[in-house]
Amino acid sequence: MSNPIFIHEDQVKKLLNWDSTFDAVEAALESVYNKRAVQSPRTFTQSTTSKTLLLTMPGHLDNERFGALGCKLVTVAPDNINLEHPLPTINAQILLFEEATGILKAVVGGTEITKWRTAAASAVATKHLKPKEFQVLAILGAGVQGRIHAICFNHFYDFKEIRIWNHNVHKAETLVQELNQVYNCQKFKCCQSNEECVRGADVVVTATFAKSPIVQKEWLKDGVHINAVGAGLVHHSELSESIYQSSHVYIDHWAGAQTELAGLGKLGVEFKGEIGGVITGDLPPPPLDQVTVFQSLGMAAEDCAMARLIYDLFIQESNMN
Ligand SMILES: NC(=O)C1=CN([C@@H]2O[C@H](COP(=O)(O)OP(=O)(O)OC[C@H]3O[C@@H](n4cnc5c(N)ncnc54)[C@H](O)[C@@H]3O)[C@@H](O)[C@H]2O)C=CC1
Ligand SMILES: O=C([O-])C1=[NH+]CCC1
Repeated sequence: MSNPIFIHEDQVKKLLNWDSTFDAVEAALESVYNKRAVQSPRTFTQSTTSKTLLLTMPGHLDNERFGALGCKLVTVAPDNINLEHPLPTINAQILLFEEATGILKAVVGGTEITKWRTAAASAVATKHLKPKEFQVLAILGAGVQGRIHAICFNHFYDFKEIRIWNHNVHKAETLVQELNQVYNCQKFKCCQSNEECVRGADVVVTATFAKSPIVQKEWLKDGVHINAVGAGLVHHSELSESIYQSSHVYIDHWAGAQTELAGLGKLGVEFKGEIGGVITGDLPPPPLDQVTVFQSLGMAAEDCAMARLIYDLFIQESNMN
């Protein structure tokens, strides 16, 4: 019996690319809708001696290119950014198993994968819910997810302006400076307020730990698309209730939404469906002038698909050397 392979974060980083990530995440969302993926409900274990939360996310995906049986272990420790030497707040590993024998075949660093697949899920949802050209992107939150969403959406779209706001403005300023330098442009702009950031934007991304709404309905342009990615145990705290009540809201998976978004159900919010249904064409895309929300929870199927992608690329590269 061979030992499992360890694919460390720095190796994962080198193997990741946007186009394959998009394909893997799109396949995962579609497979969940088509019932070609199994995702047992994720568990949440709260440490009693710290704010750290441990999630276990088991999943299986039946797909020729991205199929896998795996389990992501991911911790959320929001105070990590306040350490003298800050650490990422979200850290993960993905266990990948041989499907026939159940033997552990690899442990794949999951922190970069979580970053990339989450931004790619927003890009996939945006493409399918609003298939049109955009001018202005607003990103609320300049942390790990805010940064990777800026990079991902800059890769897939030709935004004229990408605005970034953070409740600690200095963080947004630093990120804007970095991105303008990397891409040798001036399209990344720092906003002093969340309202300034959102007004007039065509696409909005929220990626914070905000416990109360940071986006209000009256700031939204007609037809705006919102990717609501962040918040803590309550996933839907970043947008005001009236946004959810008046928009076309889509989710990544029903099973997760029924438990983790039960609070929205109590507000009378009816989900239009899973993004996978729009991808397959079973659900029509919403009218372009309506406000749409992709409420992202994150899925084990996405992590499995990504771990398989990275595993295959790693083996391919090892065989070449
Ligand atoms: N839907 C999904 O699949 C995933 C969701 N997430 C969620 O995305 C969010 C961001 O994660 P990361 O970027 O990795 O974390 P991070 O710690 O790197 O960034 C969080 C940002 O939120 C800001 N923030 C903190 N408290 C705030 C508040 N009360 N109001 C406004 N802003 C506040 C911080 O200044 C920071 O810039 C988290 O809520 C996390 O749980 C993360 C990974 C996957
Ligand atoms: O899907 C995921 O990995 C996560 N969702 C919220 C925190 C981590």
